[in-house]
Order: sequence, then C-alpha cells, then structure tokens
Amino acid sequence: MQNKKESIWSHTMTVKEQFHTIKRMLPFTKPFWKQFVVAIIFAGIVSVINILLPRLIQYYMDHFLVHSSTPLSIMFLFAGLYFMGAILQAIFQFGQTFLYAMGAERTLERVRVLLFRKLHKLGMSYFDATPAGSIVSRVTNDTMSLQDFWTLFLTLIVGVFGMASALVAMFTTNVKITWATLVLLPFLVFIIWFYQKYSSTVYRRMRENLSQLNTKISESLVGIRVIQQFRQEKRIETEFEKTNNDYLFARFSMIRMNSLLLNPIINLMYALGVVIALGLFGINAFKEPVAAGVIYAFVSYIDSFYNPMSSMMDYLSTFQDGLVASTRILRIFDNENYQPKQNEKSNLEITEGKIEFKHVTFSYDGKNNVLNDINFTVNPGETVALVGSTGSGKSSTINLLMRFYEFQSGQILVDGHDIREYPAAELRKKIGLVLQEPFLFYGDIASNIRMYNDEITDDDIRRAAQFVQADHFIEELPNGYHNKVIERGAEYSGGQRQLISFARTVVGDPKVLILDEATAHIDTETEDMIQGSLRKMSQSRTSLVIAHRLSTIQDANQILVLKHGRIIERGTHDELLAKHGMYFDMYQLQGNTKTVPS
Ligand SMILES: Nc1ncnc2c1ncn2[C@@H]1O[C@H](COP(=O)(O)OP(=O)(O)OP(=O)(O)O)[C@@H](O)[C@H]1O
Repeated sequence: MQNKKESIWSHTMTVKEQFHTIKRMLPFTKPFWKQFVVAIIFAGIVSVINILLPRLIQYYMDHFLVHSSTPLSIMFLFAGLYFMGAILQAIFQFGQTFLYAMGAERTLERVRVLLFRKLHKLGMSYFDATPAGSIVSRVTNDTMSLQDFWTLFLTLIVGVFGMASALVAMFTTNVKITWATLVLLPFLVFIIWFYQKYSSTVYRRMRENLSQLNTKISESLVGIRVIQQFRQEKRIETEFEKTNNDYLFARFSMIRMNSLLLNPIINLMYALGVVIALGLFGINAFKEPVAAGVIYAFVSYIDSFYNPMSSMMDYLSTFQDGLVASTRILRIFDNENYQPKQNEKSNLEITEGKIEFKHVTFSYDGKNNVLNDINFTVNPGETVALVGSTGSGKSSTINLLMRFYEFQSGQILVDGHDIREYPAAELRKKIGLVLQEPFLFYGDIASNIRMYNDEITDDDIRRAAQFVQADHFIEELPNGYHNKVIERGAEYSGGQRQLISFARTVVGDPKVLILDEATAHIDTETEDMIQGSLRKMSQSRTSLVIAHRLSTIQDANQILVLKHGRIIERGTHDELLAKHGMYFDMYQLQGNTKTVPS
C-alpha cells in the first residue's frame, strides 16, 4: 500500500540533491552525445538567425522603405533574403527538435532496458519489500517523466540562447532603452521563483494522488475475487471516487496556476516592455529623429526576450517531477540487494544429486531466524519430505536450496560441493522446482513446457507430458500442444496448470526434484493419477517434498518435522508414528487413525 508519509513524492529536494541527481542521470545520455551536441549547435544557429531577420527588415525599412522610389529588384532581394533566412531557420529548428527528441527517446529506451536488466538481477527480498505495481510504475511512468526532464534541458538551452541573443541585439540597438526595459527583470525573476515554488508543490500533490490512484486500481484488480466474494465493491468504489476527486482538485490547482502565471503574466510583461521602449523612443524622437526600422527591430527583440519565458516556466514545473522520477529510478540502480552469488566461472556439474544441509541458519530480515541449525542429508535417488504446521519453515528451506535467498550461517552441499560453487545455470537446470502456484506465461502449451529452451524438441515435450499424464487433457484441446495460453494461464484449471508445470519440470530431466505442495491444486482423482507419475519421477531422482497431506509422503525415505524453524522429529513414516510425537498428532488430525501402528 502507498504510504502517504513515506511517499518519495512528498519530499522536496534540496538544490544539492537536485544537482547530484542531474549529475547521475547525465551518463545515460553518453552514447547519444553527438546528437545532443549537434541539436544544441543548431539551437544556437536558430537564435542567431532569429536576431538577424529583424536586422534585415530594419535595414530595409531605414535604407529603402523611407524613399518613395525603392526599386522592385531591391524589394524582391530583401523579400528573398528574408524568406531564405526563415527557411534556414525552419530547417535548423527541425534538426534541433528532431535530433534532440531522438536522443532523448534513445536515452529513455536505454534507461528502461538497463532498469529491466537490473530488476532481474535483484534478489527475492527486494520483491518481497516492493509492491509489483510500484515496480511497474518505475519502469513505465517514471521513465516517461524523464522525457519531460530531458526536454526541459533543450527548452532551457534554447530559451537561454534566445534570451541572451535578444539581449545582445537590444544592447547593440540602444543601450539606455535596453537598461530601461530591464527594470522589469527583478519582477520577472520573482514570478519565476514563485511559480517554481508553488508549481512544485502542486505537481507533487498531483503525483501523489496519481500514485494513490494507481495503487487503488492495481489493488482492486489483483483482489477482484475477494472484493466480489465479500461484497466490497461499494467500499472500493467510494474510496476510488475519493482518490479520483482529490486528483481532480489537484489538477484544477495546476490549471488555475498555469492559466494565470504562464501566458497572461508573461504577455503583460512583454506589453509593459514594449510600452517602456516605445515611450522612450518617443521621448528620444523629440531630440533627434528615430528610424522606424530601429523601433521595429527593438520591439521584435523584446518579443524574442520574453517569448521563451513561458515555455521555460512550463517545463520548470515538471522539472521536480523528472527529478523525483530519476531518484526513484536511481534507487533501483543503486540497490545492492542482489540474487545470491554463484561461481559463474566454475565447470562443476551436478551428477549425483546428493543434498546436505549442515547447521543452516537463516533469517529474512537479518534479525529473526526462521530456520535454526537445520541438518539433514538427502542421498541420491532418495525422497525426503518436509512437514510441519504453517509458518514452520518448509518453504524457506526450499528457498535456500533454490538460492532465492542467501543464508547467514552453515553450509548447503550439493554432491559434496558448496552450493555457491555451482554456476546459476547448472543449479536451475539440475534442480527442478514445482511451485504451489504454477505460473504460466503468455504463449502456448508447448512453449510453456519448453520454456524457450531450443534444445528441447517437440518429442521431448510430448514424452514429458505423457510422463506426468498431462497428455490426455492436452490432446483433447482444440489445438493440442499449440493451444493458446493467456496471461497466467487463466483459461486452465488449477490442476491442468499444475500438470503443465510438472511437464515443464521433467522435460529438463533434473537430478533433484523439489515439490512444494505440488498436489495442492489437484482433485483427489487427478492426484491419484499423478501420484504414480510423481513416484516414477522421484525414482531416479533426489526429491525434496513439502506436503500437508501426510498420506502422500508415506513412502518417503525420511520425513523431517519442522516447528518454529527447527527439525524436531525425523524418521520414516512408521518410525515417526511409533514415536507418538507431533507427526503422530498431525497424522491423526488428518483422520488417518486406521493405519497408525499400535
Ligand atoms: N519473504 C518473506 N519475508 C519475510 N518473512 C517471511 C517470508 N516468507 C516467509 N516468511 C516467514 O518465515 C517463516 C517461515 O515461513 P515459511 O513460508 O517457510 O513456512 P512454511 O512452513 O512453508 O508455511 P506454509 O506451510 O504456510 O507454506 C514464517 O514466520 C513467515 O512469516
């Protein structure tokens, strides 16, 4: 859930933080620096042409237009020159906008790719702590905010060029009158300062409201079943309407502020500048005649001076947005919460499938141990079952073997070697995991079994499906193995999804098989059907099985009973029943009294 107090959007960045963030974002533009430099040079050329064009008109007015008999050829010459200048300006303007926008887009694309790459390197603990919605919003919304951020730089560069060149032109036209028109400058600076301060608050509020709106939408979509089941629609709708309303009012504030401060005030300042200039030129005219062309050029320069102001201010308002988005993105890049490290250079292979846990202790948060001094061995081909009440640490044990989390002390050995000594690919290939909630990808059944491993042939897929007895239902589908799988496999039953994931696991022929409540979603009939297959699968493989239904693990070579992260009992099914301990109680609770040995 989005916590209002913790939201990064509510934090106003100091100037030092802003500079630091910009400095860190700039290297992303490095591969495209040539485009940016050319775009900036073009922006300079556009500003120069912008100054030269009024000069041309000024020259024409003061040297030719004042005479009643200007030859047509001169008129055409100046018209032609002006037109060519305007065309040149348009070409450079196009080049500047195009090159800069392409550079900015490429930079965004690069940031997105690097971000996505980085996300896949992060460990599970990062994903435990960060809601999926928030990660999606970083890769999509935040990178989009960066677009405005980069555009602002161009707008600023173009604006500064435009204003500076206009100022130089004004000074070269009339120094005194230029100083007089600059009387308005402090007021302008005050408006910019005020706008920047007020707009960042308004935009921040808008961002926060939007973020809450997104959280509400994603929460209600993810929990749609629970919402409908518990008739929460009204409450969710009311909450959504309130958040939406807050967002609307935040936008109203923004519209009010922009409507007042952007164009009207800047236009007013421009008009005042023109009035001052014309007034002073008028006073000067009492002493000596003032050329009309000079007045025309000066008024044009005042326009060029004020014109970039509103677009610069407009982008300034989203500047904070871009900075905050950058900070959020940089936080992902800075995250050191990586997947546990493996020795990627080693050539070690898992050939036997022997698993040993030696004094393994583990905690998710570094404070509270969820596994304490875990010791057990699974010999090649053996099946070891983990049982225990909910929260006792069964899944955590498997999470360590799958290297989803790094453990704090002890050792996990595979075929006698430290698990860290194997390259990640070898572990993933030789240790097959079937999860409680099988996840299917968009595509078809074959691609979900093959998992984009080109070494796996269509025959392999068929054999794997037959092995887990998924072939019957797959072949009855309209397109068989090429039947479509939509997102998360929503069109298949829990049991069917489970069977597909079984086939996916066995097709790679792993040495070690890990089944986490693998039969939880399968009805009794299907379960009976696949229990045989599971036994077959386990025969040649080392298996570590989590099961709540104790009847399914009676044949295990060893059963480990966990409680509060410790193994409190171990032995075969019969040995444990004879102990009359926790396993015995659990077994009886499941209504299995008849088979309990006396
Ligand atoms: N990602 C996590 N972050 C922090 N704590 C966790 C995480 N996953 C599990 N835990 C905690 O670790 C302890 C052991 O959980 P674990 O999932 O291993 O139990 P389990 O025996 O598999 O339970 P169940 O049978 O309900 O699946 C619990 O107290 C749980 O709250």
